Amino acid sequence: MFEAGTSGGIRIEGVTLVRGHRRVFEGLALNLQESRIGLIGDNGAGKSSLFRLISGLDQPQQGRVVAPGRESPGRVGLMFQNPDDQIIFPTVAEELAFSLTAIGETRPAARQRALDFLARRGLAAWAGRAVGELSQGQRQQVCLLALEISEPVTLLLDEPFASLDLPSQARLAAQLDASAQQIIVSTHLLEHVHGFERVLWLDEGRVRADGPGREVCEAYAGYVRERVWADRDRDA
Ligand SMILES: Nc1ncnc2c1ncn2[C@@H]1O[C@H](COP(=O)(O)OP(=O)(O)OP(=O)(O)O)[C@@H](O)[C@H]1O
Repeated sequence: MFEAGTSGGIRIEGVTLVRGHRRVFEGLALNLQESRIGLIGDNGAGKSSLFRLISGLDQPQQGRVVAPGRESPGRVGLMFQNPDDQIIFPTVAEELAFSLTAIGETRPAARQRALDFLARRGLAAWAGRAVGELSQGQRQQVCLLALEISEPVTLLLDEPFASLDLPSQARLAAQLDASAQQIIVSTHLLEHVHGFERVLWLDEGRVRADGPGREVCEAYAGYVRERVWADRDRDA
C-alpha cells in the first residue's frame, strides 16, 4: 500500500516486496528524511527495487510506504538506471515539456517553460535535438533535467554516474550538491556518496549498515576486499 504523507521523510513500514519469484524485501523498515542519502551494495541487493517502492511503481505485498507530497503527481521523481526506460519523446524540449503537462500544465505553457529552463542551464541549443542522437551520458542528463523541471520534493537517482565521463561525473556531483531537493542516490562509485550524511548498505534486501557515508562506504569496501582476497586464496 502506498500513501501520501504530509510532513517528515519517506517512511517504509514493515514492507515485503516480491518481484517475480523472488522475495526482495521482508519486513523492511526505514525512515528516510536526510537531505542526501546514498544506497550502496552488490548487484541484486535491492537498490532499484527500493526506488520502485518509493516512487510507487511497485506496490508492497505487505506493509506500506508513506511519502510527503505524494498527493501531487511528480513530487517524487525517479531517474531510471537506463535512460531509454524513461525517455518517451523524440526531442529534448518535448521530453521536458511532458514532465509539465503530466502535472497539469497546458502544452504551450509547458513548451515555453521547457525552452526557458534549457536556456537558464545554458542548453538552449539542445531544445530541438533528437534524443536518439545524444550519447548515453547526454540522455541521462536529459532524464535528470526532465525530472528537475517539475521540481519534485525528492529525487531518486538510480546509478546516475554510471555512463558519465569524469568531467560529467564532477559536474553532476556539483549540480546535486547545489540542489535544494531531497536526493537519494544509488551508486557503485562510492566516492560520490562518501561525504553524504547517510548511506545505506543493502545486502540481499536487508540493511547491512546505515550511518554516515564515510563509515558505511569504508565498511562495504572492506567487506568487498575481504571477499576478493578469500576468492584469490581459494583459487590459488
Ligand atoms: N523485473 C524483475 N523481475 C523479477 N525480479 C527482479 C526484477 N528486477 C530485479 N529483480 C530481482 O530483485 C532483486 C533486487 O534487484 P534490484 O534490481 O533491486 O537490485 P540492485 O541492487 O538495484 O542491483 P544492481 O546494482 O545490479 O542495479 C534481485 O534478486 C533481482 O533478481
